[in-house]
Amino acid sequence: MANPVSLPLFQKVFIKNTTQRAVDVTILLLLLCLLAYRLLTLKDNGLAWFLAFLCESWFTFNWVLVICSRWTPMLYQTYPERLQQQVKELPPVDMFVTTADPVLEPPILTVNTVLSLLAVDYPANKLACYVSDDACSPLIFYSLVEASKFAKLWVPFCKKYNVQVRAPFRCFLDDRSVPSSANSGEFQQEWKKMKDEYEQLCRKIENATQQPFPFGLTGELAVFSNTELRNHTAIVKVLWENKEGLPDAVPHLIYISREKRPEHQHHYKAGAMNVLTRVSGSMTNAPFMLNVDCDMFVNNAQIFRQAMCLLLGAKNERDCGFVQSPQLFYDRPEQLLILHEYVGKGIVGIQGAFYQGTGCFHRRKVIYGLRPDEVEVQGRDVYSDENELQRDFGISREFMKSAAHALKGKTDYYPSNLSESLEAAHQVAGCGYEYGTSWGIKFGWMYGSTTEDILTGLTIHNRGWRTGYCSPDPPAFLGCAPPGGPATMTQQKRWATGLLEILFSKHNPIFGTLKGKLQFRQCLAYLWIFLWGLRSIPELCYALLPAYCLITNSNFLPSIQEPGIYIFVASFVSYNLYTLSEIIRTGFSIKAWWITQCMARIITLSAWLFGVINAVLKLLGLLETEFEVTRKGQSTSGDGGDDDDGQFVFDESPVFVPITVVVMVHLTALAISLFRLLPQSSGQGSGLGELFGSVFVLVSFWPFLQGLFRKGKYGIPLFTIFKSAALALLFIHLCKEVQNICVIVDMK
Ligand SMILES: O=c1ccn([C@@H]2O[C@H](COP(=O)(O)OP(=O)(O)O[C@H]3O[C@H](CO)[C@@H](O)[C@H](O)[C@H]3O)[C@@H](O)[C@H]2O)c(=O)[nH]1
Ligand SMILES: [Mn+2]
Repeated sequence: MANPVSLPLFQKVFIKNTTQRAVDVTILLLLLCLLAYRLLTLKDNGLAWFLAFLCESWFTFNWVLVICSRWTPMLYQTYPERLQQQVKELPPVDMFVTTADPVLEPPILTVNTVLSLLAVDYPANKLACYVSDDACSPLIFYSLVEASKFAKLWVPFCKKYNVQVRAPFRCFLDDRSVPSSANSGEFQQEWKKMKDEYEQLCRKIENATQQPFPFGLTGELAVFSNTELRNHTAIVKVLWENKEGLPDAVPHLIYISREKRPEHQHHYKAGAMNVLTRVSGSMTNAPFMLNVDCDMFVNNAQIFRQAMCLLLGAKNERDCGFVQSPQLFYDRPEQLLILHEYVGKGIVGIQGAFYQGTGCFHRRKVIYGLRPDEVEVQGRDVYSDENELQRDFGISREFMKSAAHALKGKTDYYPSNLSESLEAAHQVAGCGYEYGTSWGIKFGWMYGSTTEDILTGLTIHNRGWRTGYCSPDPPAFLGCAPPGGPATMTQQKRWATGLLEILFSKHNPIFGTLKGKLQFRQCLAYLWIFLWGLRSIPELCYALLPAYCLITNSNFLPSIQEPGIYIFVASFVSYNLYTLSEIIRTGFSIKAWWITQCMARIITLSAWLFGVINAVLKLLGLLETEFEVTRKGQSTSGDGGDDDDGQFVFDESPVFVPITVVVMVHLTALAISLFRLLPQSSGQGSGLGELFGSVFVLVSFWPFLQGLFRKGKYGIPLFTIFKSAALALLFIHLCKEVQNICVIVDMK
């Protein structure tokens, strides 16, 4: 007979990966053999051989980190249908959206994100949506006001017909999201009506997008008169309040533009998140907070219930400090999916998913710096001393009261109506509020890195929290990949810089393992991601080696007659076959594999290289790193707004110089060796291996090779070509110099 024991809300699923482990270890053994072979033959070979040894050592070390990270992959299976029986009342969730630039981030994207949040399958009286606008833009405000009007039609419509994707731009894209059960005439009619309404909303926003802003700054918009981008008071406006607290209404919607002054650091997104946390703390103070970037919409309306399975179902809260959903793109699905499939799930099996900055459900008290061992004292004050509380959290009485409640794990504290707390909200959104407090230093979203997400997650893991991962099908959230070349470069450069900033700081995960509660393998996984940028140096060196050898008629690979060549070929082939199999198993084509491989190499040798330079300059105190916002796709047609039909786009940025140099050097090197422009030297000359290497590099950087001969956005700008040509000539000259020195050393 059925037993009324309550069934678990989730289950851990350990993924069997014996084959993967075997392949991983085989590749590692091959790499170790290669290193050993190089060491044994070091004295019979030249400089190139030694450099290759150093580079390969780095690649091997990186491979060790990868293997450790993905040795024990795991997933969570959730059972949201059991929630209803087991949880009397679903807990409140505050939802945060950040936006920072109405040009780079078209307001219609933000509007879609907000609408998808307002319409999730969760009681509306438990939700509040806070939008932080770092641009202090009347256009965003206006768009949100219009969106809140549309939401009154949209939310009931989605709930009535159980629409799957609740971001209108995706929903109206095709008829896939039309629930088949609802094909009645009535539904068809309402669907059409809704589509018309949405198109009207788009038109209104488009009309308002003109420069200058077409409406007078009067009425509601009056708060925007006398504001400058970096110099204005705090604006907090309740755009819509669910006054009756009805579960089927539209959730609260609040607009925030935090105070900014030129003399105050605002800490970019991390600063915005801390303001969101405090403002929501003074208004609704939900125990859980979901944060999404403006370019990420809710793709699975059930996600809140799914996440609650993990957050409420964990026997011990320590096992679930936050719940992250994978960050995925709808327009270039292969870009991040592979990372999640193979390394992401591995990390879930160690101490838990990294925080990825978006699509994450946080516990408010964890963000407030609570340690897992303090949870047991639930109900008691974590801070016995009010002065201490004030020193950490700031001087707002209301906020201190709400924070004390949140820290105690209570869920029931918030004022009865929102306008009551507006004064406190303005206070905590002020730019001087954090002065002297612990925000961004001890807790909250952490300052000091442009990848504030990873740093914040690391701090949470350091305190001993484990974290959850929720990857339902269909995916919980989807975002748009940065379009073309330059936007990707901005983003990747920022990531590489930010990650290195953490590595070179007191937050280095090695300290976390030694002094904190970071697990050893979690530390290795963090190191793997922090070392991304530095990989650019050995990769650049390795990419130049074949050219160097062809120019100087030397070798860095064993010749065909030597046994060593088999080890090299075997590791090269097995690694590539393995990455290919990964992508095919995930459901993508060989072409997608080739493109991701090329993109990975391009990003490493351009964006990451510059990321390293930025990080070093910051370390030397010569540069303040800056969070440059990624340009989002302009159209919302659903193809990601690609205006570049999948081709690589260039601009004047110096980031494209290194690869252009590499390509030019290789073209020259191939010419030199093919036409035998060089007198044959006596020693071991370059052979097939180096020729193949050179061709392989050129093929990998195909968009650049094409770019040399094209005009317009697909062509490399002339100025970049000139700069690169000069550097390429310098390199070739240096090769010759080095060769001469080597000859002299040899003769001695
Ligand atoms: O001063 C700023 C700068 C940015 N943002 C917001 O931050 C989010 C992310 O910015 P975006 O330009 O889209 O950066 P991405 O590189 O795409 O973001 C990834 O990388 C960031 C840094 O690691 C994480 O914070 C993000 O969650 C993650 O999606 C967006 O909503 C922005 O509006 C602000 O609110 N204020
Ligand atoms: Mn983004």
